[in-house]
Amino acid sequence: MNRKQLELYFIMGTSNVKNANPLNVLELALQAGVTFFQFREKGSSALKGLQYEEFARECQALCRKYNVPFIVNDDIELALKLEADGVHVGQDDMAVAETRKLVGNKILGVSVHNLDELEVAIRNKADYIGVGPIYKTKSKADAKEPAGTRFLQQASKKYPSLPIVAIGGISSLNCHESIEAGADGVAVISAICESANIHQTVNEFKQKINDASQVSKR
Ligand SMILES: Cc1ncc(COP(=O)(O)OP(=O)(O)O)c(N)n1
Ligand SMILES: Cc1ncsc1CCOP(=O)(O)O
Ligand SMILES: [Mg+2]
Repeated sequence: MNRKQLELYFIMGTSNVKNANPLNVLELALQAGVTFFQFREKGSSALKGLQYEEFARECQALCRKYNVPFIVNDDIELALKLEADGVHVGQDDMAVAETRKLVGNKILGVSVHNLDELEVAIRNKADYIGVGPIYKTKSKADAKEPAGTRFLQQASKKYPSLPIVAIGGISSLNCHESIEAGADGVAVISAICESANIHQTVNEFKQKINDASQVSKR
């Protein structure tokens, strides 16, 4: 994995897509140029059992077609079964050390909110960290309070070569703030899932991220 691949990290599950087929949404996003994908099927209406697994396999096949890494959120067992490219765990999920042992050299992403969590992630060889929510989000019911870009800036200053992605309430209008604060990329759900024109939205993100990376604090 390289840092440039984190540029526009798309996250999706069926509950994030209102009036369209989630697989069509994913394919449009991949065609338009998202650079990383996380399968995040959770919440009260989430698919279960065989339907869950089948949907994950379909998302994975699309990611393969566009040569974009397929990351599984939370579910290490599914990631191993499908031979996913990686997993993403947060502070309420399987511990980072145990996850690293189970997934070997797959990509391991870890959500962190402070320096203590960050150092545990680094010790256990996280490949990238997710920092957020930067702004208010409607896509995660149990999200912490929005933290802005302060910790993001601190983390990127302290660990200049650590790949970092910012998440939470990020749109093409505010993404430059995270990049300027030192993130390599932004992770988004609603800005893409709810876009009326996914191609245009992805292009706007990529243009803004590219411009902002010229003035990044890194
Ligand atoms: C890239 C990225 N960053 C952060 C998260 C949040 O993970 P977590 O805190 O475990 O919350 P859930 O997504 O599992 O609800 C993420 N998924 N991806
Ligand atoms: C999974 C997650 N973790 C922190 S905020 C968030 C949700 C991001 O969704 P959106 O881009 O719609 O704010
Ligand atoms: Mg989690």
